[in-house]
Amino acid sequence: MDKGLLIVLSGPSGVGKGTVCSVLREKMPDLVYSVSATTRTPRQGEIDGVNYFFKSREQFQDMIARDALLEHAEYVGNYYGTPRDFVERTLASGKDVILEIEVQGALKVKEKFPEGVFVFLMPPSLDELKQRITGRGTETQDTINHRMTVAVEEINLLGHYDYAVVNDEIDAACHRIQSIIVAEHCRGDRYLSHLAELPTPIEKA
Ligand SMILES: Nc1ncnc2c1ncn2[C@@H]1O[C@H](COP(=O)(O)OP(=O)(O)OP(=O)(O)O)[C@@H](O)[C@H]1O
Ligand SMILES: Nc1nc2c(ncn2[C@@H]2O[C@H](COP(=O)(O)O)[C@@H](O)[C@H]2O)c(=O)[nH]1
Repeated sequence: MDKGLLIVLSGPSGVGKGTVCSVLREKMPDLVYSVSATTRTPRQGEIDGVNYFFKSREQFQDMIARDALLEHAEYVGNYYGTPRDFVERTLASGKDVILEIEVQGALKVKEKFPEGVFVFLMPPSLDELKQRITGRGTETQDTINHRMTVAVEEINLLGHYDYAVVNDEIDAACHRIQSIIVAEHCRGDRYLSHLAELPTPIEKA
């Protein structure tokens, strides 16, 4: 059985990764979402095991020590990481997995899974990004300022990604990512392992 495709969706805080991802999962129900671990405190309405696995710093450090994370990064004062086992088992079962992670972590994943598909979600402008993150109403002004500073650093690393998608309008952005996933499934080099299974060419009469 072929392995599933690993799709990594990054982009600055507030650009709309979570929003786009949840619409994408409705449109592509076979796409499996990887739930991350974090030391950040839950926001109102967030559920442990659904939005994140919420961990203490000690628990998180224990996960690192046990090599239970595919990647991890410290972002604006908290740890975030991708549980390794779930991703590896799901890919091995032939299903596609999507990670919604920040840039340092994405670059670490790229070292381990160069065959992954790396998509950077772009804001239409920095002003719009600030409005979105402020409008969400989940962060203090200090955190917003810090996340905006990191956002500029992250956008500068866009060249490491395979694709850039502007999240101007949610459905349009989802449609673009859907097209990328479909196209990646059709890449010729993903079929090389099947060549031996093909029947020998029909001889010319
Ligand atoms: N295309 C869009 N147009 C207008 N508003 C949007 C769009 N996409 C997302 N938003 C809004 O922007 C805000 C931030 O979106 P979201 O929480 O999905 O961002 P995020 O990238 O996942 O952020 P974080 O990395 O901090 O978790 C939300 O209030 C969401 O409703
Ligand atoms: N490197 C990783 N980054 C992750 C992971 N899960 C989420 N994130 C990113 O962290 C920031 C902040 O998230 P928030 O929920 O506090 O707003 C954002 O860019 C997320 O995409 C992960 O497992 N690894």
